[in-house]
Amino acid sequence: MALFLHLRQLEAQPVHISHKVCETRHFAAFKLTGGRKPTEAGIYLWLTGRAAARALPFPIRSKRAGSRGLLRATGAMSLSESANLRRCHLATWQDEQPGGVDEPAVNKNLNPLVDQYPDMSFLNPSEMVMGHIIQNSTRACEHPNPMLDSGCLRANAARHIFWDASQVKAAIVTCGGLCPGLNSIIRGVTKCLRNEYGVREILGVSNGYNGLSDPDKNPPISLTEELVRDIHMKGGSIIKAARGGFDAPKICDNLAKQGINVLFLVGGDGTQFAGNLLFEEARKRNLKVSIVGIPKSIDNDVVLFDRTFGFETAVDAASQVIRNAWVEASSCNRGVGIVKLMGRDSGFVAMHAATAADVVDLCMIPEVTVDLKDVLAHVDAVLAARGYMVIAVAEGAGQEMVSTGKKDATGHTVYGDIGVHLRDTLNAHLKPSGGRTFYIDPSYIIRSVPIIPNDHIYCVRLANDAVHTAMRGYSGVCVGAMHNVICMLPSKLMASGKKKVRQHSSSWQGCVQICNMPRALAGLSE
Ligand SMILES: Nc1ncnc2c1ncn2[C@@H]1O[C@H](COP(=O)(O)OP(=O)(O)O)[C@@H](O)[C@H]1O
Ligand SMILES: O=P(O)(O)OC[C@H]1O[C@](O)(COP(=O)(O)O)[C@@H](O)[C@@H]1O
Repeated sequence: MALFLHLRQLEAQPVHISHKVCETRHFAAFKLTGGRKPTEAGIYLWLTGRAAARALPFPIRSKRAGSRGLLRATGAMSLSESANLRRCHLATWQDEQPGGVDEPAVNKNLNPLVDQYPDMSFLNPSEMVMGHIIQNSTRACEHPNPMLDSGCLRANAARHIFWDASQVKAAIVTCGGLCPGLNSIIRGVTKCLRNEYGVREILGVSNGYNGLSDPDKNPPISLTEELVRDIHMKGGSIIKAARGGFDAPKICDNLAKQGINVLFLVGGDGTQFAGNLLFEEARKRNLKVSIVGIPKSIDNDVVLFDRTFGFETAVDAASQVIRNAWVEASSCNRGVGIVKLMGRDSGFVAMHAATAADVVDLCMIPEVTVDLKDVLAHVDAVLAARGYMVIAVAEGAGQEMVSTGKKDATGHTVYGDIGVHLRDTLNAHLKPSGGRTFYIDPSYIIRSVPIIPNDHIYCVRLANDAVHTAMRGYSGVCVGAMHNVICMLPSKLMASGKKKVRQHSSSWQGCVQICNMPRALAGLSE
């Protein structure tokens, strides 16, 4: 933020920040041209800390630095990606300069909520939530996200908004696989748009991106208050969730044709990656559409935000199934209950469900590589001590044991079935001593359950704040909780990877302790 202020001061003078020369975790260098004095032009360097100076690839000088102009170091921080929102607001999106948005200067419409609830407190449109809140962290070197260093903008209702609500035509689409809570999001977005902002035209786009690229083949439905009234009581998506069909130019043509100027994209990192491409296409055409993503992943593998909606429900359902497996295993001599859970690349569901059920002896996740002989040794040890045990395994775990070497039509690796492999291997291993497994694969059951009440609250918060964010004029952003405060982040950050369980997180270490897993299966030395 300090850098931002510094640059803004310079901007007030006839100095032009032509471009960012380079940026690392420790410093950012900007090229400045013009200036009142000849010495004001040149390359300016901002450091994030004094210690960082030691890491610089060239010496810092406080005076003229040869033909490159003035090289100057200050103690200020560079503005990180999280707060670079100028290009994500419809009033300033053609402006390439980094920085935040001066909302009071560009949002001129009074929020209709002001009339409806005059006593409500509206946020100061520059309220930020800091990305990192732990000081002196033992795991500071693991922070995956220096991009949050400048903080994240809160995504709540503001007194002044960009859009005139009477001119808004909105649409919502659900992409990817199912996840509990999709209907709560559809309902929340519809209700907030209708009841708080008075928006009358709200479309539910059917079949994911297919419905946006080809609305004739996949006609949208009109989302009325009556239609959405009770939909949070059931799982699934009333507008259908689907993969495929993404075509940014076609979608922009159709948005323009249908007059849709506010669009909500509900989907995982793939959906938000595509959403960012759509935002760039709209930006290129100057087609004013607020595109706001609401990240969805039953695996909870969306980066940066605290958690995804539906994840808590999935953990709740998965831990019930684990307890069923415990009933079977503990009612049988030398019984081993195995539950395979969703989690292709990230083991959050397995880790949290194992911790919540609190009857699991081995939790296997994709992030931790294990050796089959260590698994068998642990099974033998637990059975010898207690006579039964329970294993929770994420679908993406132990792939080195079951690798298929195949790719699907979209180039994704086809995973081997680790659950069936464990079942068959353990049955063969236990047969001579009279033991057996009880294998349960509840994947689609878990994905299709209705949302639990506490998770529904999260959906409603996300839906409301997605609407407020869109009405404030932002586009190419996603909303999600950061330290339990709903914020917005540029969508391209969501597409920067998948969130994984960190072996040295207190959550995984806690799970290892609760399951009493031996060192060889805990992955803590990795
Ligand atoms: N790299 C990409 N380029 C273009 N479209 C994509 C890309 N990744 C995903 N999409 C679109 O988003 C849809 C949902 O993405 P997918 O990865 O299947 O699920 P999720 O959003 O849950 O990660 C895809 O079916 C596709 O239409
Ligand atoms: O059977 P489908 O629909 O292809 O989906 C299965 C995959 O979707 C996932 O549930 C991921 O979904 P999310 O995008 O919600 O994280 C994986 O765990 C699973 O492998």
